[in-house]
Amino acid sequence: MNRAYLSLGSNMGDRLELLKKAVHMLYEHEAIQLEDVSSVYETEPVGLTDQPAFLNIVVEISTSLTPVGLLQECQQIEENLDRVRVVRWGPRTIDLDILFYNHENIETETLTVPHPRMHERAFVLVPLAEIAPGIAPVPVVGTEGVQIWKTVDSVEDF
Ligand SMILES: Nc1nc2nc(S)n(CCO)c2c(=O)[nH]1
Repeated sequence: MNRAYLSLGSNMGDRLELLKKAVHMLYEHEAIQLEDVSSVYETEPVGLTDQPAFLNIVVEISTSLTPVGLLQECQQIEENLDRVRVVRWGPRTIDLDILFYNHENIETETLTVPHPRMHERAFVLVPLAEIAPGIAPVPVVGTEGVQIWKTVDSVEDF
């Protein structure tokens, strides 16, 4: 089995419900086991700042999918939840990014793992540190824009 960490975000529509639906789609997939889910964080938008606040989580999964197969499943979930790309870096119903896949370094035309911008993103590093302490450095500063919105004590609790 392969171990992977995904970052999920939403800043359009019923953000929490969309995150729950995306997590449920991961849970339902025959080749994916949900191992852990972080708390839900409300986070200031990074990149294009003139847009609504996001809700972000990080999930830990085990999977028999290949990295590209996992990417395709993430893209399918985005499509199922009506992800539309109106403005690059702009508002979206749901966004799933692969952060880590085992300890592998992957570079293809469509996929770079570990995620190349993860280390600049407190909205990823803070929830990631909650479920996988030490896997990546947590910023000492710049986390003021990442606030607990809903604590999650277990996968079933989500
Ligand atoms: N806080 C926050 N800012 C973001 N900017 C982009 S693009 N995204 C989408 C993820 O790449 C986010 C996000 O999920 N959260």
